Amino acid sequence: MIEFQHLGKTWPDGTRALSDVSLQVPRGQFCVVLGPSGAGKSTLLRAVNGLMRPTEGRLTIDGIEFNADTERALRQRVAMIHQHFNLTLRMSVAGNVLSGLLPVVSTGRALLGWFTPEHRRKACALLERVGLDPRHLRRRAGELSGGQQQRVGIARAFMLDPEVVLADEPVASLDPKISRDILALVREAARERNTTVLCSLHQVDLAREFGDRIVGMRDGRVVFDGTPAEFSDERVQQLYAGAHWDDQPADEHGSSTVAAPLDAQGRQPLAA
Ligand SMILES: Nc1ncnc2c1ncn2[C@@H]1O[C@H](COP(=O)(O)OP(=O)(O)OP(=O)(O)O)[C@@H](O)[C@H]1O
Repeated sequence: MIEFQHLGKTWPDGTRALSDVSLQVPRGQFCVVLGPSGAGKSTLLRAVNGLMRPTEGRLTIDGIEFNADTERALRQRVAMIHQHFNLTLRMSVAGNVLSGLLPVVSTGRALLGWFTPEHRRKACALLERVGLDPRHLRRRAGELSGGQQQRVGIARAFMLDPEVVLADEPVASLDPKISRDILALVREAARERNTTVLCSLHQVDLAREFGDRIVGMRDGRVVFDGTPAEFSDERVQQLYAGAHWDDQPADEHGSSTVAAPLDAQGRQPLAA
């Protein structure tokens, strides 16, 4: 269980990114965090692996508070999947997957490629699990397509069988078909291990399809917390109302995936 208790964050320049965020995310839940640009989604996710230090409140994982003493041990239980994949493009696909062991294997050992046969077998099995043919193993990661790179990113994230996976807009740079495949892979890999997933997204349809739970954020606060069924078009509109056009998610045709604003009588207008 991840517990955010009255979490707040004010960046050194005075930007208030999180205000009084309290959430309990049970083990195994696929929790999607949605909200306009700047709502605080990434800041919230990064509290869970210590990349962001909150200025107020507490964060616990299974009752253990994240602090300087516990950080190292807790980090080993949390993996991350990034929007821009964050692979080492000159390194082989296999090397990138094996780098998921860095929290427990020394950097020197990793640089020298000293991985156990068991580690190598696991990397191969994970690559196969995410649908990458073994012939890609020795290719440089930079030669792969975006979708293939994110598959490598998923395999890397699951190398240590993490209890928590943070997926920060993992499909933002992928087309809709690949996005679904990628989220399905994350969901399946997480279910197989009872891994908790905190996933920030911009696409309402994907949030509804893949989330067990949707947390809507705005201006650093949680303004919606419920199931996809409860996340009605009206709720969507409330979450994004007033957001600038540039802040709103767009589908593959560039049109907004957010419900159009209601008219004065509260009716959905016809086509925009
Ligand atoms: N290092 C930083 N220093 C100062 N302000 C920051 C820093 N990182 C983020 N912020 C600010 O904190 C607020 C929340 O940012 P955050 O990246 O968490 O939002 P987000 O919801 O993930 O946005 P997006 O969907 O665009 O990624 C924003 O106002 C952002 O400009």
